[in-house]
Amino acid sequence: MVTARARPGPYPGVVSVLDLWRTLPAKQQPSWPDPAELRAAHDQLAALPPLVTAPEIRSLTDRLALVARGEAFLLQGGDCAETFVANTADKIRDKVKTLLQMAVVLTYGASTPVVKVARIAGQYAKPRSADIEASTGLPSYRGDAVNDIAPTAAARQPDPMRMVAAYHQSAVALNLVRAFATGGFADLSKVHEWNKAFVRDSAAGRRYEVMATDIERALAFMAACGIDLDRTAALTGVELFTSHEGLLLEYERALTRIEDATGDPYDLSAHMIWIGERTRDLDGAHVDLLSRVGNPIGCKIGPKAGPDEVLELAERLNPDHVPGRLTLISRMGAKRVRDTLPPIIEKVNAAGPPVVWSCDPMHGNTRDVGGVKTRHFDDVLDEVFGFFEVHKALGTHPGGLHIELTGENVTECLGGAELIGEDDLGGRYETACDPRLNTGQALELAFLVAEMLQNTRGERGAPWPS
Ligand SMILES: O=C[C@H](O)[C@H](O)COP(=O)(O)O
Ligand SMILES: C=C(OP(=O)(O)O)C(=O)O
Ligand SMILES: [Mn+2]
Repeated sequence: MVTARARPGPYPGVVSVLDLWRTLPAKQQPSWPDPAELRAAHDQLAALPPLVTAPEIRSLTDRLALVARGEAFLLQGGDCAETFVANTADKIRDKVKTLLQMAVVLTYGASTPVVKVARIAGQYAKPRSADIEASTGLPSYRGDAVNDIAPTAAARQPDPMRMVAAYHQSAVALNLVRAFATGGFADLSKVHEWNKAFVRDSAAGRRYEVMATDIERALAFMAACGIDLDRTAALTGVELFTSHEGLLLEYERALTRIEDATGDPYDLSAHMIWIGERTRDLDGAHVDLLSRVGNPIGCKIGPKAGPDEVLELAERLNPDHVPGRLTLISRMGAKRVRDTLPPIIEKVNAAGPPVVWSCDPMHGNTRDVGGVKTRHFDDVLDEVFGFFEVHKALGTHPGGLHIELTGENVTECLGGAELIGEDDLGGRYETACDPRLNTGQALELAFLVAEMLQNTRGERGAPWPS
């Protein structure tokens, strides 16, 4: 069966509407040197098995529908840019661990389920501000799926076979993530033990002793009621979904498959795909391709986006008004979020499809310190709090957070309880693109948001500050 979304249309040279994007302007695509090589990479990818399945994708849509209705919270996070060299067991484990620890704290703070979506197993392509890197005069690094970060002309040459390598790297990462999610690693009691260790052993954690003790009491209460924490399915193992920016159109197209059972197309490279701030043009190739797949789609919204444009985008990406289908991820910057976000929310909520409102407090708060990209923890926190304030004032649901983080003690973002200063940035600055919160900063953020939600709930008796 072929549905309307996948049915071939009357476009010259285009066999399927899934290829209509090929006739549209596509921003941020690499200058692939040889079309035949690109075609070969596409064809190899198209013949490989999918990384995820359509039923899993529909489960995520269902979970996000709960978020859209105000009954759950979304936590999305991971590296700015995954790299092949950092795709190791330890680093994957520590990233997943950090995300799960944050999720437990937020679940407690928000008293609602937290839908967990990792930027993992596919986050290998980067849009860039400049084609040429100012410091070297070389073509910019565009992610390991495109070129190599080493500062030589040969390394920076785009190679389409790197997309095939990225697929294989994603497959091995996903294999481990799935094992962690279901194999006993992620039991609630274990995650809580990690949080207790963070609170006990780090200066950053000590502030949160009260909340950690409250969570401990809640778990003890559950155990006293006869709930076996180590045997209850909902508490042993987690649902962890994957996501990445759908930037490289050939890659996303090659992994888009028609599901036999429904005849619907799904991009099976990840559960959730998002469109970046630089590629969300209404009539551009990215919006076209991703509007046709059945996955939950995210779309970044920066400070230049106006309410009318966002409404149109929301309609284009969720024409059937399916709850959970669209997540709008605002990344306004701490200074602007309180002014720019309200008119957008008002417009979309009044006339548009249901959306999950999520906050990316990273990309609007990047600054340059002596040629090093960084972000200050206080700005990140301020944008998150601004986002919650805006939703509280409008009576809408602050649905989620989208964070660039790592499970390691890197020194890429300033501030936090460890007071990382400008002089510390050289210590462990390891990101391939944007600065990430380290584990301590990420957990602190979760505890601070949870505290804020608890205080608000105490005052108002409602789960959300709305
Ligand atoms: O991750 C987001 C973008 O790819 C990144 O912020 C771009 O960075 P640049 O401005 O250094 O190119
Ligand atoms: C590229 C990114 O963000 P944005 O599109 O919001 O700049 C990102 O999330 O890494
Ligand atoms: Mn980034």
